[in-house]
Formats: sequence, C-alpha cells, structure tokens
Amino acid sequence: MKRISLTQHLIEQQRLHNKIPSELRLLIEVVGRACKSISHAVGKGALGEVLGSAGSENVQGEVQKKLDVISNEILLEANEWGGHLAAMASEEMETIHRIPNRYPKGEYLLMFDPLDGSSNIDVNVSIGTIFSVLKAPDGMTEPSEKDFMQPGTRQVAAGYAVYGPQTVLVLTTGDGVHCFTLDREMGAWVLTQKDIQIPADTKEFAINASNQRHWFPPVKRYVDEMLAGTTGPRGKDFNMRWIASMVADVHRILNRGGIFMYPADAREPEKPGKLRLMYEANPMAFIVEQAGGAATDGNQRILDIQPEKLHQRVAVFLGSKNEVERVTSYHKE
Ligand SMILES: O=P(O)(O)OC[C@H]1O[C@](O)(COP(=O)(O)O)[C@@H](O)[C@@H]1O
Ligand SMILES: [Mg+2]
Ligand SMILES: [Mg+2]
Repeated sequence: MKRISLTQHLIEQQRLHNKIPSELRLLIEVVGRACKSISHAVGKGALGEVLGSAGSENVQGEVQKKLDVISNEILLEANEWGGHLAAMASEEMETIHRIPNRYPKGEYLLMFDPLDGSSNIDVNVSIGTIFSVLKAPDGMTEPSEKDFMQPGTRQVAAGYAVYGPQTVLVLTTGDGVHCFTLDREMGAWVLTQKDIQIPADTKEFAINASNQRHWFPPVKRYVDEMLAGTTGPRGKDFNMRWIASMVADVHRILNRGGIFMYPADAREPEKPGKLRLMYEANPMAFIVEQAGGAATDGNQRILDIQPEKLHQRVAVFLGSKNEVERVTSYHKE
C-alpha cells in the first residue's frame, strides 16, 4: 500500500480542490505535531509522572488532571510559534489566549478540548484531543471572545485525536472525513481511512444510563423503545456502549455506526447538558455531518447554533442519521 502522510494528503487536497490554503495546512500540521507530543506523554503514564490530579480547577469548576494541564500547554506552545493564528480558546482556560507579536498576521482562531475523557486518564482507557478552526472575522484587529461567536457551519477544519491502542487523527476540512494512524517508529501520521461514512441505521447506542431517572420524556421514550428490543415498537434488539470519552465513542460511531447522546436533564434544567459547544459539540458535529451522519441538540442542528459564550454547554445527539432524526422528532412531538 502506498503510504500517504498527513502533509501529502493536505497538499493533494489543496492541489485538487484548491480548498485548503497553505496557512490552514500549516496550522493543521502544527496541531497534528502537538497531538503527537500529547500521545507521547499519555503513553508514558506512571513512568512520566503524568497521572493524577493537578490540584487545580478549571473555569467550570472541574478538577484538572495533570494531563489536562500538560496537553493544554503543549497545544498552546506549539501553536504560538507554529500556526497562522490570531487567538486560541480552550476548555481549560477562562478566556481566550491571544498570540503575542503575530507575524505574519494570524488569520485563524483555534479552539480545543486538550484532553477529552479526563476520567479515563488514570485507568488507561482511550482519551483524546478535539479541535476546531474558524476564520478570524474580516477587519478583526485585536481578537476578543466576540470573534469566536460564530456558528459551527463556519468551521474551516475540525478534528480529533484518540490516544488508544493506536493513536489516530481524524480530520475534516469540509471535504469528507479522513483518518491517519500514528506510525510511532517513524513519528508520522499515515493516511489509513479515506472518506469515512457512518451507516444511516444502527443497532447500537451510547448514553450514560446512570442519569436515566433525570431524563426528559423524549429521551426516556427513545431509550425505552430501544431497550424493549424485538418485542417492542422498534422490532429489533439494540446494544449499548459507553466509554465516557466522547472521542472514543464518536470514533466507534464513525467506524461502525451508532448514536451518541448527552442530553440535558431535570437536575439542572437551565443547564443544557454537560458537553461544550465550542470544543466538543461543534467539531464533532462537523465531522459527523461530513461522514453522512447528523448532529442535533434535540431541537436544532448543532452547527446552526449561534454561540453566546465561550464555555457554552449544549445537549448532544449525534451519529447515524436515521436514529438522530428519530430522537429529534420525539423532542418535537
Ligand atoms: O462522566 P460522564 O457523565 O460519563 O461523562 C462523560 C463525558 O464527559 C466527557 O469526558 C467530557 O469531556 P472532558 O473530559 O474533556 O471534560 C466526555 O468526553 C464524555 O462523553
Ligand atoms: Mg471533553
Ligand atoms: Mg477535556
């Protein structure tokens, strides 16, 4: 098999479709390099003293793990020097990080969840990094949070890395979804899947069922119908998976279909779910739609949501198209 690297793939896309400006290509390569460094740190585990709590909290009051902080720093440092960026925003930082002395002038805004699946770090279960790229608005001088308030439809690139049995990087620039596997000996991202497509139908769902008693009626009905199996209204048996790392759950869905749900619930009705729009929902929705799937918050397409704040949370239903449409329709009844 001819080996195609991430750089070769991006140059080819640029040549064929004239879609990826070289500045965006360089930015993606820098993020890819940062993910290699994070993968390396993750792989050291206890030997690298990277496990456990950092003894601090992030802006959302969540306890930060050492790897949350390390991954954030790796991404910040790599992109300060390497990308064509004006500013970055991270799940782990209260406000945006402007690039000092931008030269050449930064044209892009980068958002990331540096380490997704934090509760799995210390137990050696797959974790990852999620990122999203927007164009800086025309005429922007000094970047501010307001410049990030663009709906997901405006993303020019999105991707995630999974640090699992293999380290993979999944990427879209709006021209399909492609997967690269890290060749650990060579330190290279090698194209291993092109144009990934999510099957429209599935018999597998992912939800944290421990929250069941708090679910709102549409989610309860949808899950109950699946649990009823062959003798219920769906007339077939469903299987359930919940890894508690969104990256790993989404990666499974890209590969064999399924629906992933993190709904809002009755505990804090004004809090729309757990996941973050800018760092988790938008990039994953872009990837899933590019792979032929769908992503909604139960009421509308995630990519159409007009963000109002950087750390905004949102309910998420994504994956196989027919299932996402079904649970969304239950919210409308
Ligand atoms: O703890 P729960 O309810 O299972 O939630 C798991 C979800 O939380 C997350 O871990 C949130 O991400 P972070 O680890 O980046 O905070 C998702 O990856 C995952 O789907
Ligand atoms: Mg996360
Ligand atoms: Mg995180």
